[in-house]
Amino acid sequence: MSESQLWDAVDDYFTAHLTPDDETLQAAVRDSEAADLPPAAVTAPQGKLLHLLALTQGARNILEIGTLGGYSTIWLARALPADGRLISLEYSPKHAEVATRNIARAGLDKVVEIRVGRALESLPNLADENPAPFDLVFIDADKVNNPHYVEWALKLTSAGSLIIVDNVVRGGRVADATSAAPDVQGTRAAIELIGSHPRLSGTAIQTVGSKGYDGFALARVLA
Ligand SMILES: C[S@@+](CC[C@H](N)C(=O)[O-])C[C@H]1O[C@@H](n2cnc3c(N)ncnc32)[C@H](O)[C@@H]1O
Ligand SMILES: [Mg+2]
Repeated sequence: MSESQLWDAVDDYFTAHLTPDDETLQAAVRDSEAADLPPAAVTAPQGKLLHLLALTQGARNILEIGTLGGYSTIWLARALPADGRLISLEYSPKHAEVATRNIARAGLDKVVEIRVGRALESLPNLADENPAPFDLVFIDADKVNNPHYVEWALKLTSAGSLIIVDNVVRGGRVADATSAAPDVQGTRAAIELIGSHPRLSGTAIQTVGSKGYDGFALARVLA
């Protein structure tokens, strides 16, 4: 068995026992595939982790940057109370359209709002609305802008909020200080910002699974 077959088998085992069949989420995956969206959504165990983190936060307001087909959005929004709110920022109108259908099928259209456009343009507009602080921010869009997204997350949260940055390993290239790749440079800048910012306490974890070798960073906003 190859390494990746082993990771698949273990993820299948965890999924079968910890995130059992869910027709709504499976339909979201199916429809995203049928619409040719890139296979870049979190896995079921990762989605469940997002869900549990949102519950642990007692989250009432969640911000997501990078919706794709709404798979992670559904996991996160399911942790919200009926009067909670999730705003998800997505550049691609096509992705947003698929996500809108998936979110409606999940019965979450009353709590989820997708805003279409470049996140760096949507974020100042969002800040102008003076929203209640977001209890959790999930950053999962264009990796080159990760440090800007962490800065915006800091502006839009308060003490105790949780910021999650997805896909921070970049196949291991994150450790390469000489890399000129924009995704690596953006991710390194975000990690170094989290490490040096006086109002953030963070860590990053490497993972393996059915979507390969990857990882995520977690940061708590301090007072
Ligand atoms: C990795 S996918 C998101 C996956 C999703 N969070 C999930 O796990 O189900 C990244 C998404 O970010 C979007 N994106 C890329 N650049 C963006 C930008 N500048 N502003 C907003 N969204 C962007 C892409 O179109 C894509 O849908
Ligand atoms: Mg991701």
